[in-house]
Amino acid sequence: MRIVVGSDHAGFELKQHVKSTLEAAGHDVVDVGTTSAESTDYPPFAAQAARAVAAGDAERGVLVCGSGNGVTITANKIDGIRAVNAHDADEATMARRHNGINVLGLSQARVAADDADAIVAAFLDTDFDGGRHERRVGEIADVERGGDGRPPASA
Ligand SMILES: O=C(CO)[C@H](O)[C@H](O)[C@H](O)COP(=O)(O)O
Repeated sequence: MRIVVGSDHAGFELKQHVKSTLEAAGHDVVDVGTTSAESTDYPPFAAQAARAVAAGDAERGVLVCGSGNGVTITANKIDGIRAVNAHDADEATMARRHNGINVLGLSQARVAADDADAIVAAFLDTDFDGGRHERRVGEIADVERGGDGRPPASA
């Protein structure tokens, strides 16, 4: 799978770990940076990675910052992106099954490397349930387009 990864300084170490794990598993990894633990701002990295997913240049994205919050908030500003900051594999599994997330946020401050591997595996290996969740994801897209998120009368 083609996966884009990115982080700020506070997520750099865990991003490098995730990148190594993904490459070792044979994934095609695109790293948008940052390239060191020197202080930087997370929005440009998160936006670049999320735009790559939204454009179809990558199938999924993994973003890391200190809390996981800033990168997730930024990614969710991009049309077509559904991002969740997951702290355990169950959270990532449900976010895939019910929300069809295409970007995963991670907190370097709260998630150990081994746990991150399990979270990322759940993110990559779990399918979207579809069905009623498909309708709800469609309603999210409607909100993105300025709609009220209510299903059409025929749904
Ligand atoms: O968690 C973050 C954003 O939600 C960032 O990665 C930083 O850790 C946080 O903003 C603190 O920034 P600092 O410059 O490292 O103090």
